[in-house]
Amino acid sequence: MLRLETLTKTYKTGDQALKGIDLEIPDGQVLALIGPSGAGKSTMIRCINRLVEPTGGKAWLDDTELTGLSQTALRHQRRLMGMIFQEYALVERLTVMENVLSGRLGYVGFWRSWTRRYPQADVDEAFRLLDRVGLLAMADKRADELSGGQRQRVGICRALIQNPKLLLVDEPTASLDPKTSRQIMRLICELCAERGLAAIINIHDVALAQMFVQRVVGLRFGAIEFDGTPEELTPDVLTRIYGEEDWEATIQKVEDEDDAVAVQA
Ligand SMILES: Nc1ncnc2c1ncn2[C@@H]1O[C@H](COP(=O)(O)OP(=O)(O)OP(=O)(O)O)[C@@H](O)[C@H]1O
Repeated sequence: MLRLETLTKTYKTGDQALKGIDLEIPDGQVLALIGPSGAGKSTMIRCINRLVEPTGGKAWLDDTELTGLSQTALRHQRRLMGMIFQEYALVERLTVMENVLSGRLGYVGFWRSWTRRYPQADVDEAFRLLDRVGLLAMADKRADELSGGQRQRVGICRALIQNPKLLLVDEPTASLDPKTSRQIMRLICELCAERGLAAIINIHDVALAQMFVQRVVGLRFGAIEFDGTPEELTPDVLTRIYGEEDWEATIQKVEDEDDAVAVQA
């Protein structure tokens, strides 16, 4: 169970990115975090594993208060929080297998990781994971030879080989085409269900979120504006989260495009 208690982040610039977030995510629940640009979604995800230091409030993973940990204790807890990034964050010149195994760096000793000699059990698990995501035949390819969807699958394997309790997923589909985006979202949600894993997925595409998750949280100006099921995300709720201006801006853009076509014709 992840629990956030009045989690707050004010950047040095004075930007109040999170204004006291209260949230509980039970084991096994996949939650989509939506909201307009600048609402605080990335900040919230990063405050949980303290890639960004919160300025107030608390975050708990089961009985451990993450916000109170020393750097050494935090390194241990971070093993339990797998992270998946928009830009995959792979090491391009390393193979798929080496990238997956790098998820074990928090567990193996320094020399072992430096010489990249991982225990056989880790290698076996990496093969199992690559097989599960359909990349077994790619194990020896270099990461820079892969498509975006394949890279994201490697990123997913790297997060899972940590054996986490929680996945923190930051815009996993933002660099992918619509079909690949659906495949990746389905894969993440299936894997969470198979492993009883909780996940927070920061996602811009509301329709995609609605297709796959059980719960949606909408952030606006650093506060929770909505917390409910995908079915409860009515146009009124979306307007509350995103504001009228955003919808109008979208409509305006379409009208501009129509005008452009009219001028060409
Ligand atoms: N390193 C930083 N220094 C100062 N302000 C920041 C920093 N990172 C984010 N912010 C500010 O915090 C607020 C929340 O930003 P954040 O990136 O968390 O939003 P977001 O919802 O993830 O946006 P997007 O969907 O565009 O990625 C914004 O006002 C942003 O300008």
